[in-house]
Parts: sequence; C-alpha cells; structure tokens
Amino acid sequence: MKKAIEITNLNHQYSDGTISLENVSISVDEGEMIAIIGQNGAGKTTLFLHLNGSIKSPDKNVLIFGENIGTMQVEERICRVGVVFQDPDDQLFMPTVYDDVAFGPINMGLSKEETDRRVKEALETVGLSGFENRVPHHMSYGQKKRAALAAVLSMQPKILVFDEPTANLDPKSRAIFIRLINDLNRNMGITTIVAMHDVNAVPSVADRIIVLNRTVVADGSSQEIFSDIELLEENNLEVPEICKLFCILGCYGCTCDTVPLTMEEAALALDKMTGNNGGNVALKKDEHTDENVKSTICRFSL
Ligand SMILES: Nc1ncnc2c1ncn2[C@@H]1O[C@H](COP(=O)(O)OP(=O)(O)OP(=O)(O)O)[C@@H](O)[C@H]1O
Repeated sequence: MKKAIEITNLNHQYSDGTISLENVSISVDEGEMIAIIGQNGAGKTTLFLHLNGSIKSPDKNVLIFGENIGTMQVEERICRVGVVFQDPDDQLFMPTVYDDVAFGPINMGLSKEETDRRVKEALETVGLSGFENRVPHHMSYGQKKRAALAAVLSMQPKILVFDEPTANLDPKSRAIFIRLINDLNRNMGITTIVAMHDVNAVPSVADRIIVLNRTVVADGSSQEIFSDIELLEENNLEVPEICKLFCILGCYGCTCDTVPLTMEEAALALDKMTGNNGGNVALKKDEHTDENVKSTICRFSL
C-alpha cells in the first residue's frame, strides 16, 4: 500500500509565539479515509495548511506521495491536495459557478475543451449540473458548499481535506454531503481527511480517528476512540449520543460486547440484548441503579 501522507515530527509556532503543533506524526495510506477530531484551537486548521503547502515546513516533514509539498509550486500542490474549507464563501469569488469551477484548470493552462470537460464532470459529481451560469452568492448554503467542492474537484486532487464539512448544513444537506464524501473516497479512491466537531456523524464517515490536541493524543478505530469516554472528556470532545445511551443502559446491567456507534449497530445490539433476555430487555433495578443513572446522565449533561 502506497503512503499518501507522511507527516513526521511536525512542529508549528506562529509569529506571536503560539505553539499550534508539537511533534505531530501521522501516516495515511492511499485510499484511506480518516477523521481528525479535536477541540477548538487543537491545531486542525494549521495542520491542513501544512498539508496543502500553504505553510511551508523547513524540515521536509510533510510528504505527499513521497514528495515534499513545501517545495512544490502552487499549481502542483493543488493537484495533489484539495482543501474544502468550512465556509464556502472563502472559496467562491467569481461571478458564476462555471468561472469558479474553471478557475483552477484555467490557471493550470489547460485547454478550453479540457476545462469545460472538467467543469461538467465536477458539477455532475456534486449534483449541480445545470448550475454553470448561476451566481454563487445567490445559491443556498448547501449548494455553495457543493460548488466549493466542485471547484476543488476540477483540479483532480489525489487527496481531499474537508474542514468541518457538515457545519451549518440542515439534516438533508448534511446527509447529501456525507454521502458525497463517502462516494468520492470509496468509488473514486480519493484519500480523504475530514475534521469534524459533529461526533455523531464521524462514525458514518471514517473508520480511523485521530485525536489532535496540539499533538496526536490518540490514533485508532472509531470503536477504540469512541468507547474511551475518559479520552473524549479529557480532550473536551463530545461523546456520541448512541454511546451515551448505551452507557446509561449499562447502569441497568444491559451491556454489549462492543459499543454501537451507528443506528444500524445500535439496532443490532438492542436486538441481541432483547434476544438474550427472552424477548424483553430486562432492566436491572436495585438501590444503586437510580444513583448510577443520575450520575451518568449528569456527566453527559455538563
Ligand atoms: N495566524 C495565527 N497567528 C497566531 N496564532 C494562531 C494563528 N492561527 C491560529 N493560531 C492559534 O493556533 C492554535 C491552533 O489554531 P487552529 O486554528 O489550527 O486550531 P483548530 O483546531 O483548527 O481550531 P478550531 O476548531 O477552533 O477551528 C490556536 O491557539 C490559535 O489561536
């Protein structure tokens, strides 16, 4: 398996003295999909700016497919790593959707024919065919988000980085965008990194999770990370709602081998529990149960 990203002992200090990254080492295989979670100020955006070469590390410690991204020209960098920022208004600045999506290919010196082909393909991929002449700033937030993604896809990057892809999206737009991210990774094989605060959505996106808090605090499967409630709390991260529910069920003596992370896993776990109890979940009630339930709910309510 080829290494798509190799970050070794990366440090970053801003000019005002703020240390945002300390000894960060991350390795990502080609085609992998990982989520990076971390509290505000954990260094996610700084890490992404290193990944696309906007910030250049002097020590050759950010390699993209074996090459130092920091020494590449901007045209080379955007073909390798495409970053979809949280706010689409930071990425859309042309009068029409066509102009925004064609901006990268035109700047790379591609022919009009090839540029048109790429624009058509990118808009099709994000479900915005026919939007070529629309004014980006007159579109809905969800549509702008997809137009910003199309503008990145027209460069055909090998690696996609999404900074808070579901922020400010309504449930339908969120589902559409998550499906898009999954399709790009699974069907098109694009190595994908997603930074998300929405822990409830993370398990449906990534199998491997990195917890960042200036440095890499944990790197494991979503099962390992989300069943470690102490780790999440220590790093000021939310516990997914399904994990909270199963923690509370645990106070009643209803336990399962692995903590469910998705609705499907929760349904299977409940099915197993009810089966094990002759058709009914038997909730254990003794003098400690109420106290345990109260303190568990209180813990998650803070
Ligand atoms: N240009 C800058 N100059 C000085 N300090 C900065 C600059 N940009 C970010 N920082 C600081 O670096 C640290 C990491 O910030 P960064 O934006 O990378 O974190 P983040 O994980 O993306 O945060 P958030 O989730 O809030 O977006 C923070 O302490 C932040 O205040």
